[in-house]
Amino acid sequence: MHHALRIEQLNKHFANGKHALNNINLTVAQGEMVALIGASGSGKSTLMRHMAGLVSADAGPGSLIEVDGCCVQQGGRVHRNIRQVRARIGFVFQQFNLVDRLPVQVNVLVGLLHRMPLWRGLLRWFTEQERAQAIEALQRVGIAECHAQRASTLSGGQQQRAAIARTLVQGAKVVLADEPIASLDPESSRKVMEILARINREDRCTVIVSLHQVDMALKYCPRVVALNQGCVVYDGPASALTPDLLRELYGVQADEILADAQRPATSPVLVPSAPWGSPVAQTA
Ligand SMILES: Nc1ncnc2c1ncn2[C@@H]1O[C@H](COP(=O)(O)OP(=O)(O)OP(=O)(O)O)[C@@H](O)[C@H]1O
Repeated sequence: MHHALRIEQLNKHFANGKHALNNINLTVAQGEMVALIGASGSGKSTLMRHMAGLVSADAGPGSLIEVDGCCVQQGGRVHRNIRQVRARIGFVFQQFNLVDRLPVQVNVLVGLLHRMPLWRGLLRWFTEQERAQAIEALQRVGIAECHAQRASTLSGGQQQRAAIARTLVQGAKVVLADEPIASLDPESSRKVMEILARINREDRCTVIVSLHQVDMALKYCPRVVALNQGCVVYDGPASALTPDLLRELYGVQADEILADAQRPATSPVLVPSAPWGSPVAQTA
């Protein structure tokens, strides 16, 4: 069985010389829910954008990213069939979010476009069954009553939930969510994270989510991958990632990372036992 995500020897230098990703090697099994955490500028968004094939990595013979068994990029070149690959991936990304002027239900139905002839997509000709499927997905994320509204009229949290409904309709086996709660209030953040955890649990959908808020990562994601200056400095169970270990990994930056975490200073949040064994922790 293939991995949900496989990254090998991934490096990224930007044109200004910034080494934003430093030899990333990472595999995620199907059905995992993984948080990508790190201080501002540590490389979370850059890594997520590489997984989406929005940015190409440095050229290098061993450089590879596969999602759901499909090549996203290899040797520093984004795969020529990237559109087909993306059709298999659910995105909760700023870049792939909703079309403001279209109704929410149509935005959700966009998740089906890859499975239908182009003319149907252009004419927005959807069957009753497809429309019902969209409503069901909107019900699952708790915003069915908004289905006829323009996407632009939804709150930030509702928009993220509509994007998750689109991934449900799409039947995506892997969902990539890039800072989905970055600009949301605590209650909306909680709802979005609970929905992501639910689709992971109920649909066996692999979820990889980048987060600023370490408390959210520890609460909802059994596995955490922590970046520091483009390097993976921790990959293991959330339950082992104590504030003390974060301070060891991040030094003074730990305060930024811990700023939102409202929990006792020494006890980790208990999470379900993880399938990958003992954590990998390296000092930064
Ligand atoms: N297009 C670019 N050109 C040059 N440098 C870039 C570019 N994009 C990102 N960087 C740099 O790469 C590093 C990683 O940035 P990235 O946005 O991935 O961090 P992040 O962890 O997502 O931060 P944040 O949490 O603030 O969103 C930063 O130093 C950033 O300034």
